[in-house]
Amino acid sequence: MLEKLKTSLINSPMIKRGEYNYFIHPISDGVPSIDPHMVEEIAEYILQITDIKKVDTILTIEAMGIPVANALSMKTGIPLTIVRKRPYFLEGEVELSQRTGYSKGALYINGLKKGDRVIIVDDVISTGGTLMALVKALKTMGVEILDVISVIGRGNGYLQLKELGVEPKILVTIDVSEKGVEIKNVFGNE
Ligand SMILES: O=P(O)(O)OC[C@H]1O[C@H](OP(=O)(O)OP(=O)(O)O)[C@H](O)[C@@H]1O
Ligand SMILES: Nc1nc2[nH]cnc2c(=O)[nH]1
Repeated sequence: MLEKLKTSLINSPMIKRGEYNYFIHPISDGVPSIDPHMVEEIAEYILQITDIKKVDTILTIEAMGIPVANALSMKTGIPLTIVRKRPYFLEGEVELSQRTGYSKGALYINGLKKGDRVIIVDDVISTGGTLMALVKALKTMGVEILDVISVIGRGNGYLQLKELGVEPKILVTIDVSEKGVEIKNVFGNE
């Protein structure tokens, strides 16, 4: 299960971003290059663990949620909506603040309205800062979140989402240290 993803994670190079141990991986960085077979493996797995029939749009966050979310959209014919890091100043645009372990900035939601049913798909959840801000904003907008799926999870940040009534599905949970990446869990194997 998810063999390509697990093997490549174990081989991830590490860098420091300030104090933060940052792993570099094709799915979360596009570096060195994304194996389409790995994306296919991930998309197939996600389709087994979510009820895609009820979904109006697949929602992801610029930039590195896009490859997997786009694969899901292509496989299902369900539209893709991208939360962007730049404003468009369209009517109804919603701005939120994103903070990760190594960066902060603004995100902008366009193209969603009250009652829309979405799944959120992102590449990594770490501190949970990004998904917390997004889920709060969507709830305020009246958007229905059917599932929150992250390909990779590290740390305990995901626990905060439970306070918002969201139980994220994390495909592969890892531990990250200066030495590298260790696989802790695969979704469905708990
Ligand atoms: O749980 P958190 O600590 O919030 O970290 C997770 C976020 O970090 C990455 O985004 P980043 O802002 O680095 O952008 P990128 O996708 O453009 O690399 C990733 O795509 C998540 O959205
Ligand atoms: N590639 C990558 N993306 C992240 N997003 C949040 N943490 C990380 C990380 O350590 N590596």
